[in-house]
Amino acid sequence: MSKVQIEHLFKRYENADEDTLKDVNLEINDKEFVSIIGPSGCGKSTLLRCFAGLEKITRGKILIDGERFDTIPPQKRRIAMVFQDYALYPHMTVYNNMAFNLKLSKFSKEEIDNKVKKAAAKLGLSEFLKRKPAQLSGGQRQRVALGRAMVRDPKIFLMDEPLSNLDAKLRVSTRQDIIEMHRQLGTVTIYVTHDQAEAMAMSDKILLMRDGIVQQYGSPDQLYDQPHNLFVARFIGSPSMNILHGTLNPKGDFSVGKTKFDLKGIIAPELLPTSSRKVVLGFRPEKVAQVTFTNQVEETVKHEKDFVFTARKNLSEYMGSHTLVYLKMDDGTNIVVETAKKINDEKSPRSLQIHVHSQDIYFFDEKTGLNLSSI
Ligand SMILES: Nc1ncnc2c1ncn2[C@@H]1O[C@H](COP(=O)(O)OP(=O)(O)OP(=O)(O)O)[C@@H](O)[C@H]1O
Repeated sequence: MSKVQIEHLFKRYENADEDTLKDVNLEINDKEFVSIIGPSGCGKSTLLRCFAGLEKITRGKILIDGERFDTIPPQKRRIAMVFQDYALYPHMTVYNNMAFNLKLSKFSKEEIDNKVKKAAAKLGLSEFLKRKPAQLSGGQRQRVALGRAMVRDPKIFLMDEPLSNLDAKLRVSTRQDIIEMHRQLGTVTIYVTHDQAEAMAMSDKILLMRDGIVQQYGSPDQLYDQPHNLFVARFIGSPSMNILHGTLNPKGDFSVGKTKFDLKGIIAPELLPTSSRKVVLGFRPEKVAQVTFTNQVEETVKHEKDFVFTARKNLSEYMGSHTLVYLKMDDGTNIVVETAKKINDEKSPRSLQIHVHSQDIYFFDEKTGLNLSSI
């Protein structure tokens, strides 16, 4: 069992003017895989390093199964870390790299042999045990680093961008190795990445941070479907959520520049303001219900609760399974939509009508960025 709790954690580096981590609270259940994501400099590695004991926390607590963890010396924390640069010993064979910490911990030769061979078999490394790291590919080296972490039978795995030195194809296959390893071992894993798609694919839960402040902590579904604020909404998903800045009045008219949209029936009545208010309307490029050329009106099936608008096409990118269409609205707002249709950039008309179902529309307060549905 390993239940992790982080309570009101603050971290300020020496000589820094402000805290790098500001009141981080987090609960990780046994066997969970949690990713920490956020823009560069938001404090992802700092949080992981605090956990490992490589950095001292300034205030707050880390508990494991209810017991203080942050006061335990780093070498006694029973954690295993995997880094981006593998950190393998270049002069040692794969076998010795994996066996090194076990030797230090005075395991018997037989036990070491058993553990190393078992981990190597799990990670498909059995045939490489006599090689040195330089004789391996990047993906294989990272698997050795995973194996070295695995044999220690840690309570918790900490991984800091372990895939970022690998090319796109290897990233996907090594990602699967990590998921498989987590499935087999069921060890709590805290995984730092700047790649939201990676976090979405791998995690039970995602912690999204910005400037040292937790923006949202929840399952990938929760962050994607019910973002707490505009930052979360735009960070999760690729391409990013489209946004329209406008003014919403109590009758449900939403004005974007000179264009007025009637949102009655689209916006939930409880979200209508008592006086005009600036809001941001958002919808995801892949959640567009219909894309039609404006001269093909017969194709258009308007659902009563659709948000419908027309925009000029700038460019389309055919991706095989779908087309990404880049558009500009009258007020200059840039929009991108995804459609299963194949759109020929040259020959198709320049004006498109876009339909989005009301359930796929989000509203955020312009000032605070908060999702109006979750306030
Ligand atoms: N030893 C240190 N002393 C002072 N400030 C530091 C130290 N290490 C990191 N910082 C600062 O703390 C902030 C968070 O850094 P951190 O490395 O945790 O961010 P990150 O989210 O992991 O970034 P990246 O995605 O670029 O790796 C940054 O502003 C960084 O400059």
